[in-house]
Amino acid sequence: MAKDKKLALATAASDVYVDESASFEAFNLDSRLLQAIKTLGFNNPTLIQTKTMEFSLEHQKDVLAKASTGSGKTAAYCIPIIQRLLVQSLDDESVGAVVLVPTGELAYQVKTFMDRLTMYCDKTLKSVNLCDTKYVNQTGKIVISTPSKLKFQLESQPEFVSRYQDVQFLAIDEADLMISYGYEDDLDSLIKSLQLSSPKIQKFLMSATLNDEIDNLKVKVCNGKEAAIIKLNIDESKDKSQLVQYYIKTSEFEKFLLTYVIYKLGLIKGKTLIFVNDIDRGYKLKLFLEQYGIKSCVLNSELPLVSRVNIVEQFNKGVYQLLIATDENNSFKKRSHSEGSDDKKDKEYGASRGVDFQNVACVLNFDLPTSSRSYIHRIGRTARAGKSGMSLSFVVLKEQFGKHKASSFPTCEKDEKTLGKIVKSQANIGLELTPFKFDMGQIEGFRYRCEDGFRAVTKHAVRQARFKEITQELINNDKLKRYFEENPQDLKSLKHDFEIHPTMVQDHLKRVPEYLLPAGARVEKKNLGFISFTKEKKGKKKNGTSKKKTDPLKKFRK
Ligand SMILES: Nc1ncnc2c1ncn2[C@@H]1O[C@H](COP(=O)(O)OP(=O)(O)OP(=O)(O)O)[C@@H](O)[C@H]1O
Repeated sequence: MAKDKKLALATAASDVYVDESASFEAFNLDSRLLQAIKTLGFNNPTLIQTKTMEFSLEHQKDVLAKASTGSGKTAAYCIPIIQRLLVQSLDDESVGAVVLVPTGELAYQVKTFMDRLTMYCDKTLKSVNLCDTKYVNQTGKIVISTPSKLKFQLESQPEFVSRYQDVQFLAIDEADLMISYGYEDDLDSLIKSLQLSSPKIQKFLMSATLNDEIDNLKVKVCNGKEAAIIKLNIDESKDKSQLVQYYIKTSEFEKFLLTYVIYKLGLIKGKTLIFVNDIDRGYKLKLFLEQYGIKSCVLNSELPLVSRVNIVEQFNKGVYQLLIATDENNSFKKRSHSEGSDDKKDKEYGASRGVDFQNVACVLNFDLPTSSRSYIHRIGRTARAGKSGMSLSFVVLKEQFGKHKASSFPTCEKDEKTLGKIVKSQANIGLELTPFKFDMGQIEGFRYRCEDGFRAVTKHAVRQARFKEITQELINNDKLKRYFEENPQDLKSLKHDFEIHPTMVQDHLKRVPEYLLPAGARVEKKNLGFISFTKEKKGKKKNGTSKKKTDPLKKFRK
C-alpha cells in the first residue's frame, strides 16, 4: 500500500492536458490495467491519451500523434498496447509489441512505466529492455529498445527472429529523433527483417514536433496505409503559463560569475537542471562550483547507462539539487551508429528529450542551445506535471565572444542570433522571453574570488576529473552490479555528487565573507534567501504581482 501511495505522488500531468470529460473506464479496459492506472494516480486520461485510445482501440487505426512535452504520450501508446495484449492469446515465446526509442534513458523510463501498468498482470505480459544488459539474451511480450540494440540482438542471436513473427504493435517514441539520431539504416534493416511495415501491425508514432523526418518515417512504417493524425490543438501559451522564461546577455566569463553568485547565495530555490554544450564544460563547471563548496552532479554520454539512469532517479527523488547535463544533441546533427565510429561516448544518450525529470524548479541554459527546437525540449524539463518553473538562459554578446579564452565555447559565437530564433518561435505560440536585467555592479565584489576559483580549474584538472569519474563509475558498475542486485537498498544510497577535486580546493573560497554582501544581507546573515541587491527604492511598496513566486532573482534586477 505504501508503494501505491508513493507512485501516486510521483506522477501528475498538467491540468491543461487532462481530459475531464473522458474516463479510462469508458474504453472498457481490463480491470488489472484499470487498477494499475488508478494506483498511478491517473484519474482521467489526458487529451492525447483519449484520442490515441479512441483511434487505436475503437477504430484499430495506426496513430501519428503530436503533443507537447509532458502531455502524457508514453501512457497514450502503452495503455492500448497492454490492453490489446491482455485479450490476445499469443504463445509464450512470441513478442507481441516492439517499442522503439532513441535513447537508453528513455528505454529505462518506458520499461519502468510498462512495469507499473502491468503490476497486477501475471508474468506472461513481461516486458524487456534491450538497453539493459540483463535482458540482451531475452525477449518478452513487449520488447523496448533502441533500433540499434534490437538489430544487435537479432544479428547476434538469429534464432530469436522467429519470436518476432507475430508482432502486433509497433510504437516509435520521440519519432522525430530517429533519423537525426542516425537510426535510419537500423530502422530500414528492422523493417525488412521483421516486416514491421506489415499492415497487420498497428503503429504508434509519437512526437512533440511534427516535421519532414516524421513524414519519412510514416511512409516507411505505415507503408501507404492511412494513419490517424492527432495534432493536439492545445493553447500552448496556457499550457506553459506556469513557466517563466528569462535570459541574460552577458560575457563568457560572467556566466561563471553569475552561476557562482546565484547558487552560493541560494537565489534559486529548488532543483536546477543546468545544460552545457559539451562534456568538458560540464566538468569545468562542476569543478568550478566545487571551489566554493557548491555540490553538483554531472550527466553525460561517457558515463555508463546504468549510472545515468541512477543519477536521473536520484535527482528526481531530490538527492541532488544541481544536475549539470551535457546536451550533446543540441545541434541535431545526424549521429552515427556505425561500428568503430568516434569514441567511448554513448550515441544513445539524451538528457533533453523525453526524460521525465520531476520537480525541476529551474532550467539554466548555461550554454545556449544552438536551435530553437533544442530550446523547447530543454525548457520542457521544468514546469511539468502542473508545477511552476523558470528557465534562465545565458546569452553571450557577440562583441564579447572570444574575449576570455579560458571560458570561451565555440557555439556561443552565434548566441545572439540563436536567441532571435528562440524568441520568434516562442512568440509563435504566444510565449515570451524576458530580459533579466541583472545588476552586475552589485556582484562586482565577487569577481576577484570568481577569478581565483576559475584559475584553479585548468584544462588538465578537467581532463583528470573526467577520467577519474568515468573510471570510478565503470569500477562501480562492474564490481558493484552483483552486489547491488543482492542489496538494492544500498544502490539507493550510492551518490554521484561527491567532490572530484583533482585540483586544489581553496577552503577560504567556500565561505562568503561578510564584506562582500550588501548591507541588508550582513544584518540578516542567517537568512540569505532574499538578499536585496537592488538599489534602495525608498517609500515604494512591493506590488505583489503574480510573478513574485516564480521570480527568485528579482532582487537582482536593476
Ligand atoms: N492521465 C494522467 N494523469 C495524470 N498524470 C499523468 C497522466 N498521464 C501521464 N501523466 C504523468 O505526466 C508526466 C508526463 O508524461 P510523459 O513523460 O508521458 O509525457 P510526454 O508527453 O512523453 O513528455 P516528453 O515529450 O517530454 O517526453 C509523467 O510524470 C506521467 O506520469
